[in-house]
Amino acid sequence: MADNMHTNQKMPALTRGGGGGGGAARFAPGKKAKDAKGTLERIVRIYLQWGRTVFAAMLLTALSSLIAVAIPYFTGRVFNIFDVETRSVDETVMMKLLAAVLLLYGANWLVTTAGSVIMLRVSQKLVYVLRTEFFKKMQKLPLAFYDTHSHGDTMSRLTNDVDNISTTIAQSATQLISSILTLAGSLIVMFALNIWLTLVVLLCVPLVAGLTGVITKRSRSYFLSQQISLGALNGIVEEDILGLKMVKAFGRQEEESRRFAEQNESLCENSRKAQIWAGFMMPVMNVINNLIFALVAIIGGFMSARGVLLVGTVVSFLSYSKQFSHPLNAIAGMFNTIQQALAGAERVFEILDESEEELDAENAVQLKDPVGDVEFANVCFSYQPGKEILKNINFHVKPGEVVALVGETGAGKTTIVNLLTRFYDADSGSILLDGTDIRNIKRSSLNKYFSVVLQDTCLFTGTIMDNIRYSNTVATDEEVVRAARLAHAHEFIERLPKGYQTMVSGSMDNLSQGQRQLLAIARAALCDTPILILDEATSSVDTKTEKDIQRAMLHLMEHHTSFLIAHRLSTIRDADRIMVIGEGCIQEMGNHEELMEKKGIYCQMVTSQMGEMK
Ligand SMILES: Nc1ncnc2c1ncn2[C@@H]1O[C@H](COP(=O)(O)OP(=O)(O)OP(=O)(O)O)[C@@H](O)[C@H]1O
Repeated sequence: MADNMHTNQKMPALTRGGGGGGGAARFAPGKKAKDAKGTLERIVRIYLQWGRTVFAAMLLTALSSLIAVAIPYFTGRVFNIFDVETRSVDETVMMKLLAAVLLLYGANWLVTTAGSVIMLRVSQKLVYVLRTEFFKKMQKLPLAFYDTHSHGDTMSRLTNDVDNISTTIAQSATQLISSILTLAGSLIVMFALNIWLTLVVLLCVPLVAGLTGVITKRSRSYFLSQQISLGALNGIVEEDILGLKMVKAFGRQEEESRRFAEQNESLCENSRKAQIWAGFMMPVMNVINNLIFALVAIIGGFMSARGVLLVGTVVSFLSYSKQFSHPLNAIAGMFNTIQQALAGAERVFEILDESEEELDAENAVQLKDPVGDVEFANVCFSYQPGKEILKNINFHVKPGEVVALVGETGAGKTTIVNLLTRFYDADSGSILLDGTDIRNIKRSSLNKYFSVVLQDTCLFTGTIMDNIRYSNTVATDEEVVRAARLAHAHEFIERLPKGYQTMVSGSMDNLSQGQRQLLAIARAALCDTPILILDEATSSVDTKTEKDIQRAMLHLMEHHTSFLIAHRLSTIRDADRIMVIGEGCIQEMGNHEELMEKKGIYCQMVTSQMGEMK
């Protein structure tokens, strides 16, 4: 639904399409953008989607700055209507002026609030759009992208960096406009009122610039160290939660606590220093403010006593001197913040510009009633250039055939399946499905041909019922239960307090590995596809259940092609064909009897496993 909300939105500046890029640099505050100008332009172009709203917000910000500049002028005028000689005051004029000042204060509050609210809404929209685009992009990126980018880094870009763009840049933009206008407006009015007092107020410029520079330089380096310490601390926590069983099993609690305490100490130390330096800013600015205030008061008072200047003008100057250093201070601090946000924005754009999965070929088709005829013709593949994993693989599997892939760890069995399901594309050669090259089959329809149960069972947050239904969202409850029975999952599900309504998730540990595998098999059993792939799908369940499941699945898939990858050779001996994969090639091929007779690699593997069983 959230998606629909924005599908019609134009996003001219979001994606450049194609493009390379995509470094895996960790998020580092204080890190500068490589192309700050280009990144800024791109952000501005995104904001321009809401051009009128942004313009309104900027206009309101400008208006509030002008009002802020006008207030001291009118306050001064209130004092100037006092007639020193007659010691009288025109009350009507005074009341009008006071009313004007009050009105200006009210208007300023209203305009500033309205401007901020509008800008906030726009920046939230920007976050929404960027996050949605980012997430959509994540679904379209090839798996090879995730092989080279850490998950934590990608997540950090989606959360921290996107947030940074909206909050920092939106806030900084309004602050910059308001600061520049306040400075310029105040200067113009002050010069018009009196040049000498203006020069006194301007004394604060080098003081503010110099001190802000020193303080921000120091605090920035400590903030950077603080972020690095925080990242390291998070890393320790993450590792400890994931590896808690290992920590307990090897009794490493104390060492882990010490490791955490050291990092925690370093974090505290850096945070303390960062806060102390940042905390200097306000008092220092106050001192400068008060100094200038006192100078203006003394010199202005002196000039007024001499009759060179009206008292009201001195009062105006006192107010201007008070509000002059704040924008200066804000502008000085802003460049640093903007640099950081731009670095974050660049990291977000890097992902948005990553090359997506190859699009469907123009003549891509959708197979009608596929039967599951699979052919690998001269297929070569490498995950990384120069490191060939599969070398010239050739085989032809007829519909309904049960093929087992065996071989030592890392031989390339899963890789064959990865190519068949088009998780990756072959470097050369072709993979044919019912005689059609899979590169000429529409991607959106390809997943309808396979039921896949992978080595790692992935569950999503939801009920067991929802998790099984993941593969076929229109399946009825009865169909889900039937699939669960077939996968031998029904019995254990029924024993759970809430049965099929029990909540599970990817990270919760409330199910055993074997039970998770049974749910994954039930999920695969629920969708009727011509090809079934079980990649070590039953490695964590006991041998008897494994055999029962395979029998049930094979019965279900009777007329469908099946690929089984299993290390326990006893479970695949009934396969129509066994392929021994090794050194990137098919080393042996045949059924169990043929391969045993051949007394080759397969025979050795079986014999050694039988030996282990004895
Ligand atoms: N995403 C990847 N990026 C780079 N190399 C990979 C990737 N996945 C697998 N490999 C490498 O490819 C080779 C074959 O891996 P594959 O997973 O196909 O082996 P396998 O025969 O299925 O092993 P196992 O029995 O342990 O599951 C291994 O050397 C592995 O290190």
